[in-house]
This record gives sequence, structure tokens and C-alpha cells, in this order.
Amino acid sequence: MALTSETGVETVLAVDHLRKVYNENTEQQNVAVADVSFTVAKGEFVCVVGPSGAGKTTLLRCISGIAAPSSGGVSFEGRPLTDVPDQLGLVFQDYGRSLYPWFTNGKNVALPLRARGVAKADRAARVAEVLASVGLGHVEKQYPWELSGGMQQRVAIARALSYRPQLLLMDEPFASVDAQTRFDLEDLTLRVRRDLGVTVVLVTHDIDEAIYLSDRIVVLSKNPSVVKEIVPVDLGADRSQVETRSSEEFLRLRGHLMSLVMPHDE
Ligand SMILES: Nc1ncnc2c1ncn2[C@@H]1O[C@H](COP(=O)(O)OP(=O)(O)OP(=O)(O)O)[C@@H](O)[C@H]1O
Repeated sequence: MALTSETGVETVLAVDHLRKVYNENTEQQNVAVADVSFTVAKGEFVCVVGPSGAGKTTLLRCISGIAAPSSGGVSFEGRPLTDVPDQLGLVFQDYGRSLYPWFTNGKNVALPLRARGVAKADRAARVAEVLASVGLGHVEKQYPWELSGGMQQRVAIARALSYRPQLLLMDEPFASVDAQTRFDLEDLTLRVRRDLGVTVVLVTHDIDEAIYLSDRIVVLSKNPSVVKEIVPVDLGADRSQVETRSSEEFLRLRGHLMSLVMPHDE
């Protein structure tokens, strides 16, 4: 049964005293995540920030069920996570390696649907719908290498959304594109999240990006990481790149987050 928070909103994800040690009990032992706990409510947008090497990617691997925690755990919709759940969409930084160059964009988007046994006619309709939702209805028959980097990442986002996930996990998804494309992809992600009601957890190095996108920001300490602070972002539902980023509240949050993640504060 799904848990509910004090506010009565359903908790989709609960990370409970998660610890991840690589190469445990060997000379190469490395505590990547020391002790991290937080929850994510249904429909919420949560960003995870922290210094380089803090264990952000490791945390996301554990949340997605790709890697097993050394201790502590993750619950998804009230059930302990033991595998990669079907209701999960994943988007990584490296779209160049996540799309298959020998498949058309449409076929790339259809892959998870095939894996889940969705019938051919439904697959075709779903692919067309989801590519249109990221503004790429016209590239279905083309190949990834015929598109710009930003367009390829939109195809990767469409693929993650194709099976209508409850939870979208994104690891530095906009780090490999230029600044203007990055703003466009941020706005696309906010729109998709609003239209589909999907819950999002996104890892980023970029404090401004985290503030622009989030309802709450989980700030990790330097490695081995613990949660330093969970910062609520009270910027309203309607955000715009120019106005939101120049608002007083945005600048206040930026100052606060900088003081949390800068090395002198450790
Ligand atoms: N597969 C692995 N095997 C062993 N150690 C690993 C592995 N993956 C990551 N690590 C180590 O775990 C620590 C945390 O790495 P991780 O990539 O999770 O951090 P990060 O916060 O995402 O880093 P960055 O911000 O630089 O991308 C680092 O010391 C890294 O070397």
C-alpha cells in the first residue's frame, strides 16, 4: 500500500538510510553514499545537487533498481525496490550512446514498448503521440544521427515517456547540449511533467537549473554523502526562463544553495 506524507499526498518514492559502498571489504573499498534519506511525493519535481563525486549518480542507480544498496533501502509506491520497476523512465546525459544509431527514431522510442509486449498497432500510435509531445512528430522515420544533440535528447525523453512511467529519473540530462537548447529542454521537461502528471527526480551539477525546475532540492554533502539540507523552492507552478531566474526569490535561493555546496562550507 502507498504511504502518504503529513500533507496527505501519496509518497511515490522513499529513500531510507541508503548507503552504497563499492568494492566492499576489499582494498578498493569506496563509500560512495554514506547515509541518505528523503521522500518524493506524487507529481513532485525533486532535484539532487552536490559536489562532484558526492555520489549523485550512484544514488540514482540505487533508486532505479540498477544497483543494490549496501544497506538501507528504497521503496517505490510503498513496496521495497528489488528490481528495475516497469513504471520507471530513465534519461541519461549521454543520449549519443543511449539511442541505437541503426534504428529509426520511431523504432528507438518503440523499444521499451516492444519489451513490455505492447501490441504493434498500439505501439505505432504511442510512438507518434509521444514524439509529437516533445515536438518531434516529423522525425519518426529519420535516424538519431540525422538530428542535433538537443533533438536526440528529446527522442531519448520521448522513449522514457513512451510507456507512461509514474516516475522519471534523469541523470544530468542536459549537460551535453548548448545553453539555449538546455533552456528549451528544461521547459520541455516542465511541460511534460505538468501534462502527464509524472513525478521527476533529476540529478544536476547546475544550481540554477535545480532551482528553476524543482519543487524541492536535496543537497548532498561531499563524498561520502549525507543529506545536508532539503530546500523547498517556492517559485510557483508557472516558470519562465527570464522572469523566474531574475526574481528575488530565485537569487535568494541561489545564494543559499551556493553556500551549501561550496567547498569552504564543508
Ligand atoms: N561502478 C563503480 N565502481 C566503483 N566505484 C565507483 C563506481 N561508480 C562510482 N564510483 C565511485 O563512487 C563515488 C561517487 O561517484 P558518483 O559518480 O556516484 O558521483 P557523482 O556525484 O555523480 O559525481 P559527478 O558529479 O562527478 O558526476 C566516486 O568516488 C566514484 O569514483
